[in-house]
Formats: sequence, structure tokens, C-alpha cells
Amino acid sequence: MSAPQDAADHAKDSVESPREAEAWRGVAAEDTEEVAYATSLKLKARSRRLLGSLIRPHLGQALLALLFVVADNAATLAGPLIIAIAIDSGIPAAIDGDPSVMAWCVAAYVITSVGSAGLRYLFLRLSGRIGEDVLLDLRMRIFRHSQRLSLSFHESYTSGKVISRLTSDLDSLDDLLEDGLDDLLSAILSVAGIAVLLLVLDTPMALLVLAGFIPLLLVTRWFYRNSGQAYRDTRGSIAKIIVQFVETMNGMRAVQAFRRESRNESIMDELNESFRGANSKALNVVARFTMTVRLVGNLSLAMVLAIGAYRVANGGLELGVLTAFTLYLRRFYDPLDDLAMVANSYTSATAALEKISGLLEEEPDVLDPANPVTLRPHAGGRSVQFAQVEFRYSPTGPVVLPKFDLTIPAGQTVALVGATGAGKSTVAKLVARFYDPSSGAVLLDGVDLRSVSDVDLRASVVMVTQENFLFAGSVADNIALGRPDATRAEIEAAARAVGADTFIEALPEGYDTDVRKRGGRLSAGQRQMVAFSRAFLADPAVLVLDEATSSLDVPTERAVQTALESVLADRTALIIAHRLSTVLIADRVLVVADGRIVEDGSPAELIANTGHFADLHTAWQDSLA
Ligand SMILES: Nc1ncnc2c1ncn2[C@@H]1O[C@H](COP(=O)(O)OP(=O)(O)OP(=O)(O)O)[C@@H](O)[C@H]1O
Repeated sequence: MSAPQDAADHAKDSVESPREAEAWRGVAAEDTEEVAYATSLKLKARSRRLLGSLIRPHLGQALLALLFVVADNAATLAGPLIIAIAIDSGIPAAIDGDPSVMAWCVAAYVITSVGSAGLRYLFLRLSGRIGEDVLLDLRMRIFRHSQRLSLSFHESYTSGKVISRLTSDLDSLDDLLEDGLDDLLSAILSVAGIAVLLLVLDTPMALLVLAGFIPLLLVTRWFYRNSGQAYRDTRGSIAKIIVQFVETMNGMRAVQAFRRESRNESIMDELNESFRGANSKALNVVARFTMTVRLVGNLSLAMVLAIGAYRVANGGLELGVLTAFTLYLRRFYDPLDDLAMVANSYTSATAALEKISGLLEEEPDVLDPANPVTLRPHAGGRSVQFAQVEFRYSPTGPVVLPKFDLTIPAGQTVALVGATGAGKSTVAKLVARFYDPSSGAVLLDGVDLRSVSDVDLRASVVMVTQENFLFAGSVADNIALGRPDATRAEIEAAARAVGADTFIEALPEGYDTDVRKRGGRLSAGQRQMVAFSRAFLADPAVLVLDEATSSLDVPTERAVQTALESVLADRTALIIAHRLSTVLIADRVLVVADGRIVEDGSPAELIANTGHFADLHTAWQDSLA
């Protein structure tokens, strides 16, 4: 089960290339079935570092738990020895009229039995507490770290994978910590302890028993080699099932709208089938291993009984020693059976730790500045500037914005229009610093966004996306998202300012109405009004708004438009505009094509021209006619 052995078995032929050497960092190697040997060593070292950092704070307790388990095993192992003394010395002495030896034996047996039970209790309580603390720590680390990671990471890693890290992977560790380590320690201690005791009791017979170790070692080696891959496959399959499940649940609307149920079912069926296949392979390996261990154990016992009985009959061995021998032999082989289960826990936990440590190793692309610059107080918005910004989503991806230059004075409302895929959302996301430019800089009041502290940035720039995500909780909680300390009066004032108060007050419990997950109870227009109230209350210097494309009925559209005008007042605004009415209230319109600004001017100026915007304007007007 040693780490290098394990890796060598699966990757001994592959040699790490320089490219591979870098490709193992973070979650990069997660889906790779076969990694180079050197890489696998690095992954294991990383897992060990994580495990070390989790255990270190509990080292004292862990040593105490180890002490308890060693003492428990010693007390348990004393049992057959005491029985041997009782049979060989206690009973003859008692027959001869001296019951003291027998009394001592009984007392010792009671003390070791009670002591063993007590020590077991202490061990289980302490190890349980350490396990729970370690898991709590790890669960919080994963959650905290996942929240810190940049959007770009989450876009490619998917929530299903994060969930399987937090659920099935943590469960694997839980299994190992709860039962696996206990079984492993007990197995090692009792096998080693019994081997010594057998040698002390009767060396020739002990050597006979230990000879049975040769086939056992061979079968154990075979077992770890085969079970490792089998268990890894089961972990991989279950992770895929979780990812598929989460994706289906997240996209339930699309699933039902496009009747994807049966397709999803067949994908799930396939995944389930491969999980069953992997599991039955693993169980087959366990069954063979257990069978062999039992067989060797029973044959050893039969041999010991036959030879032992012959020697007892000839006076060459005491009956008590033979009794102790047979009792020890039972305990010798039983824990070896458990080792099959430990192998499952161990392999699963190793694979889980490897993945979790990879996730924790990922660094956010968007880093907090080491020496943040404090923005000066503002009134009426802040200026936004793109200086020679070039942007691509990934180092090897296509350039989405080639040398983008733009200056938006404080307080200006700018509408971005352009064909789909032109780069409008990308510009918006750069202003909110969801990403950093590949080169050049985005500046807020002349300060590079990379130098603005996260707190300052979140207070200054708010992005309202089309998604208008509502968290579980009340309408009031949702409005107060950007300012959790806001009073109820402030929340209501914000809703009033954007004209959302009428519909909110008409809800069953007004501001306290639970919006349910994803706003199931609110219409698209209402969700947008809540999002505007949220933005109004947050009162950012710069508002970035991706206007919803869903068409609203005329009264709602008008209400949303009025709300928008209240939200835009006294701040800088960048709107990805989909409605003509929105574009017309902007101070300035930018037409974006292929990541470049191709037209720039006031709505009136652009309409008067013969460019793209003038065509768009005509088309819009025609659609309204
Ligand atoms: N997360 C991403 N990873 C990689 N490429 C992306 C990502 N988001 C957008 N792109 C690509 O960047 C380009 C610009 O996309 P962007 O979303 O900025 O366009 P848009 O003008 O906002 O389009 P729409 O109006 O359809 O939202 C597109 O080619 C798109 O495929």
C-alpha cells in the first residue's frame, strides 16, 4: 500500500515530460487517469502536506489516542495469556488446595477486560473528536477557498465538481478517520503483538504459523495492486454521477423546456452502470482477498490444532499454551479481514485528498493588492478608463479585446450596443474586475483596479447581471445584499425610489416574503426591480448593468425604465443595452464590434449618422411600429 509502490504500479512506464511537470498543479491532473510516476509522487506529497496541516493542530490529542489504542490492544492481548496461566498453573494449584493463582488470574482477566473496554471508549471518543475537528476544518477551507477563487476558475471547474469535493470526497475521509484508521492500527498492533506472543509461547509452532505469512504477503500485494485501481474507479464514477445530478438540477428549467429528461436518464443510466461495474470489480477483489485470508487462517489453525494436540498428548506442550495459541490465532486473522475494508477507505481517502488538495492549491487569478490605494471620496460617480487593454479569457484562448481604449468621465451613462459575441459583457466584467486584463489597465478614478482594495472595489463598482439572482430569504434580505447593515427604513426607501414598493407590499408577507430559491415566486420584471432596489441601496459610484433581454409587458417595461432612471442618477453607469428606450436615456452610446469600439457619440449624433447604430435605431423603430 506504500505510496511509491501504488504509483509505480500504474505509471511505471510513463516518464514525466517538462510539460507534464507543470501540468499537475491545482486541479490540472484531476481527470488524468494515468499520470507520470514523478507527477504522482508530487500529488501524493501535496496530499500529505494537506493532511499534515490538518492533523498538526491535534497532534497532542492524536498521540494520546494512539496511547489509548496501544494500551487497549495490550489489555486485549493479555486475555489468552492469562487463560493459559490459569489452565496450566491456576487449575493444578487449585486442585492442590491453593486457589490464590486462580484468583490472581481471574482478577487480572477482569481488570484487563474492564480496562480494555474503558480504553476503547476513551480512544473512540478522542479519535471521533479529532476526526470531526479535522473534517470541519477541511470543509470550511474548501468552502472559503472556493468562494475566493476567480470566476474564470468556476466557469471551467463547474459547481458539480466543487460539490463532489465537499460531499463524497469529505465522506471518504470521514470513513477513513472514523473506522479505517482504528481498524488499521488495531490490525497492525494485534498482528505484531500476537506474533511476538506466539514466539514467546512456543517458538517452533509460532514459526509454523508465521510461514503462513508468505502466501498472505503475496495475496496482500495482489490485493492492494488491484483494489487501488478498482476503488479509484468507483470514486471517479460517483463523482461523475454527482456532477451530472447537480447539472441536471441546476438546469431543470432547460431540461423540462427541451424535454431532455430521457437523454439525461440515459446518461445517468450509463454513469450508474459504470459505477456498478467499478463497484462489483472492487467487491470481487475484496471477496478473493478475504477468501484467501480465511483459508490460510483456517489451515494454520487446523495445523496448529493437529500438531499441538499431538504434542500435548506426548507431554511436549501444555494444554494452556495450546488454548492460548488457538485463541490468539483467531485474533491474528480476523483483523486481516478488516484490512480489505481499510484498503477501500485508504484508497478512496487518498484519491479524495489528492483532489481536495488540488482544489485548495488553485490560486485566484484576480488577486487582492499587496499595497492597496485608497480611493478618494466621490460625489456623483467615478471615472472609468480602459488604457490599451488587451484581453483573452485564457492564456491560449483567442484575443477578445484587442487594444481597447475608453474613457468614461464620472457621472456619465454609457450604453454599449453591438452584435452578440462582440465583447460587451467582457468590457462590463473587466470594469467589475471579475477578470484582469491580459495587458494594459482598467482604471477607476485614475487608479489601476489591481491596486484598489477588494472592499473599496466592491463598494465602488456594482454589477447587476441579467440573472438577477435571488438568494433564499426574504425580499428585504435580498435588497440588502450589498449593504447587510441597512435598516428596514433604508430598504423600503430604496424599493420606493425605484418604484418596487407597490408590488412588494402586495406580496403575502410584504418585505418579509420568502423569495424561495432563484426567485420562483417573482416574475422576471419583479426580480429586476428587486435587483435595481439592491443596486440603489448599495449606492455604488459605478454601476455596471447587463440589461435583461427578456421582453416585458408594456406597463412593466415602463416601470423598469423609470426604476432604471432613478438607479442611474448621480453615478457613472455602463449599460449593456438591449432596449431602445434604455439607449436613448444614455449620455453616450458605444457600438462594439469584434472587441473594438466602432462608433462613439451621443444617441442623437449616432442616429444622425449613417453608421451601424443608425441602422439599429431604424430596425428598433420598425419593430415597435
Ligand atoms: N468565460 C468565457 N470564456 C471564454 N470565452 C468567452 C467567455 N465569455 C465570453 N467569451 C467569448 O468572448 C467573446 C465576447 O463575448 P461577450 O460575452 O463579451 O460578448 P457580448 O457582446 O456580451 O455578447 P452577448 O450580447 O451575446 O452577451 C465571445 O467570442 C465569447 O465566445
